[in-house]
Amino acid sequence: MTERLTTAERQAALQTLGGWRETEGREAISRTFTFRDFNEAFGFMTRVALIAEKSDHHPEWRNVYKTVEVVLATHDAGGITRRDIALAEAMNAIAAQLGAA
Ligand SMILES: C[C@H](O)[C@H](O)[C@H]1CNC2=NC(N)=NC(=O)C2=N1
Repeated sequence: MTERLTTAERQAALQTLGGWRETEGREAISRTFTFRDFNEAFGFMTRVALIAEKSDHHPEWRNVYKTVEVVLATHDAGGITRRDIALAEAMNAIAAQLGAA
């Protein structure tokens, strides 16, 4: 199992991860992505889903029209691990390709 990051490691990782913050009330990281329309938001989710399934690491997320709210944590570890940071980076890259805010 992957290890939880220390507080210092978490803070360092978040500084290089644009748009992500610590989730209130639990050890997790969050970001809300805003796309041009539903089609783009759902396209983002589809691409991310393929990566998530391949790496067996899955987001908690909620889609409303053109926004996607994401929470990442490693349930098995009870907190934030490198796997969450890696998925967050992949999400940022895909969102940037699609022109998300
Ligand atoms: C059995 C299966 O490998 C586990 O439940 C995986 C699946 N996807 C997962 N995704 C996330 N985000 N955290 C986990 O701990 C996790 N565990």
